[in-house]
Amino acid sequence: MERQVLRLRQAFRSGRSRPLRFRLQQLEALRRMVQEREKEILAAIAADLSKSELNAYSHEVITILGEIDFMLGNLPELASARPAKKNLLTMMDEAYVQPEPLGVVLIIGAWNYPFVLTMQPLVGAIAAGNAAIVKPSELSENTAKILAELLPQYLDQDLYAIVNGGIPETTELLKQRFDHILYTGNTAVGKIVMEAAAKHLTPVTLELGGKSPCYIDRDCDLDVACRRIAWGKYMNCGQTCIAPDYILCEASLQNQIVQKIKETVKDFYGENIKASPDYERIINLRHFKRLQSLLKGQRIAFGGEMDEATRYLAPTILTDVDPNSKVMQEEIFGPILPIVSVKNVDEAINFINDREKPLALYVFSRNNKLIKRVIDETSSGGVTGNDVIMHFTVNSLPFGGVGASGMGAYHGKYSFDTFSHQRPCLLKGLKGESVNKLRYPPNSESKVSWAKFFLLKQFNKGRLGMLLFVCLVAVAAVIVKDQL
Ligand SMILES: NC(=O)c1ccc[n+]([C@@H]2O[C@H](COP(=O)([O-])OP(=O)(O)OC[C@H]3O[C@@H](n4cnc5c(N)ncnc54)[C@H](O)[C@@H]3O)[C@@H](O)[C@H]2O)c1
Ligand SMILES: CC(C)=CCC/C(C)=C/CC/C(C)=C/C=O
Repeated sequence: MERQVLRLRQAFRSGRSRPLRFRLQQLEALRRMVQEREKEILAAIAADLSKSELNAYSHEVITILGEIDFMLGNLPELASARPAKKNLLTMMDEAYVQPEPLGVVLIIGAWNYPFVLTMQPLVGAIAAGNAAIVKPSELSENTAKILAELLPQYLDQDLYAIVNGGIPETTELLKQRFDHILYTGNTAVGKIVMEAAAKHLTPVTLELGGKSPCYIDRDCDLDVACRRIAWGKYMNCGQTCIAPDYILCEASLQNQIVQKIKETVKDFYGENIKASPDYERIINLRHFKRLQSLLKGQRIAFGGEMDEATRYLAPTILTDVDPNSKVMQEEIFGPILPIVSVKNVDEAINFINDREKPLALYVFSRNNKLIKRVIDETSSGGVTGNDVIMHFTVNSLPFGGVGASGMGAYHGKYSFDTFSHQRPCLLKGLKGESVNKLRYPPNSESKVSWAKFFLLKQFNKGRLGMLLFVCLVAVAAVIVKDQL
């Protein structure tokens, strides 16, 4: 492991990953990999998640192709230096912010969207000019294997590597020094990652989980709300980090919601859900049993059927759920949708604020003011009003958590920024010592008052203001020169 990281560091130190042309060429190669080897990639994702290849394409491949296209189109602008505003003392100088790569970064992915959660950060790492090690989840072993086979065929092998394995391998990897770690997965392991990173003062982006609430207002189109919620909740068999975890609504809405989601499930998956190519399975027996245990003592208003042999768990709705019950204590990460009743929006807001900050928050209402109020009075990684999941698809929005749901963000420009250092650069000439004297010792009352003038004065940015400003600076420079 140590030698592998060293090899990447040496390649990074050679400067090969920095030129814009190289980054664009690697991103194009990655796009070629996705296009030319699409069948193998889809088969691997499908095998890992009991998913149809069509769904594997729309859930995962589209996102990566979109992200690569965004970077190819925007990289020249993202990577270029941005001029910075100057103060009076530096107005004759050059000030700019130059994004620079961080070095060797580590990307640790989770199993539930195994292609997106490794390749989307990698696109950002390459775009920003870094070397990168990708560690896919061992639970999605087919995707991990195909990535290890394909990436070296398309990308520069000295700069980008895949490490496969489980906890021992990841633990060993985390002992190495990286310049950034982006980890996706559960909160407990997030703490392990952060602790290991702290030993090297390595900054981290933690993409964690949590219970994402979904408030349905009385003034709402319930048909539309229930269809959208059912889509986001049961997609990938509920194993989506930003799936609506539970519904909050007034008690009087509960039965209608159950009825409408039931009808939607029939429309989506047919009478025999088990036979639908669009309904996935639980990843492993441990998670299956965990989900089974969450149903104990609950009122199952819909679904609840399960088959341990195939890890099938039907789309399920629980009603009149006690907020203190187990299903409301942990992220569900499965196709179980509890409904908790609240008296009104105030109670819903308090309910959300009494708990850890979620990764996503959803509000359904015809009343935009109510939606804005919920946004203003709560906190979450991201929000979608009148839909679920969709904020993930907008690559001009940062994607990430807050508080217990994570730190930092990525996607599009935010990925580039996450894997870059924004380096402030000030280039001065060697002239102008007469004005510079005011900052050199010995200090005096007069120097302090000139420093105040140069550094604290605010000027109108209009043309006239600018002209006056330039004259003032010239006069000031002459006076200072005479007085010092
Ligand atoms: N915020 C997001 O974008 C996002 C996306 C997907 C999943 N998630 C969250 O991830 C969770 C599900 O993922 P998971 O944690 O089951 O995935 P997982 O089991 O695949 O683990 C994630 C990664 O952590 C590594 N890992 C596991 N145990 C480790 C240990 N002890 N030390 C070091 N590394 C270790 C694994 O090898 C894997 O690569 C859910 O909470 C979900 O909400 C978040
Ligand atoms: C709009 C369509 C067709 C797909 C959305 C893709 C999707 C479900 C992405 C979720 C990825 C993600 C961050 C999952 C977290 O677990």
